[in-house]
Amino acid sequence: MSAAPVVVLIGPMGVGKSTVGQLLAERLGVGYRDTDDDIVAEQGRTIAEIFVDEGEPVFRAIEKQAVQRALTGHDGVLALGGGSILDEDTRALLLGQRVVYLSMDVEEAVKRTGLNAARPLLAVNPRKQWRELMEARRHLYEGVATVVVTTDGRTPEEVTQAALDALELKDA
Ligand SMILES: Nc1ncnc2c1ncn2[C@@H]1O[C@H](COP(=O)(O)OP(=O)(O)O)[C@@H](O)[C@H]1O
Ligand SMILES: O=C(O)C1=C[C@@H](OP(=O)(O)O)[C@@H](O)[C@H](O)C1
Ligand SMILES: [Mg+2]
Repeated sequence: MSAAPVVVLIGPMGVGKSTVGQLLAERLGVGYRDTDDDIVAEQGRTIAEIFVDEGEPVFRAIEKQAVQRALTGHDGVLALGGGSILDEDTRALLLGQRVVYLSMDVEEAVKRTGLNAARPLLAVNPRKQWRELMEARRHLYEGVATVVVTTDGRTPEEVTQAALDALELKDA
């Protein structure tokens, strides 16, 4: 049966999609799903291993399938991987959805992801790489977002509340 998520979270690596997604699901009394987790479960290896073993284009193809399945088969909160909006078909699917773009500035990004080897795209010189990623992606995030929620200087709980307010949604 086809279903659509109540909220989809997008934004760059480390902005808090997975953390806030779980809190948002609790507040709304719905299930939580994360496409990175789906990929790891389906592939039986980590995201970093897929990047190293097969390269980014293969990861993106796997990700595209995982995102399409989740967008049509989940009715709770859905957190996407940060790069999933690079795919044009995925962006087209997102246009009909309630999408929250979580944003942050570069210093916050380095604090949250800089030393974390689980994110292969930021493994070397995270500040420069993050800036380049955002130059390529910012307009794509903004183009599919229903609302933008800034996370700088906010706790995950505060970000969750700001997202509920921006969407005019109430707790379960
Ligand atoms: N609002 C926040 N303030 C400070 N740290 C945060 C915040 N949201 C998430 N984090 C931390 O940043 C890291 C990345 O969060 P995560 O939810 O995995 O991001 P994403 O799924 O967007 O990559 C985690 O260590 C998490 O605890
Ligand atoms: O932005 C990206 O290209 C990526 C983001 C990651 O997910 P998070 O955004 O949850 O960290 C993960 O899918 C992979 O490392 C690639
Ligand atoms: Mg995540």
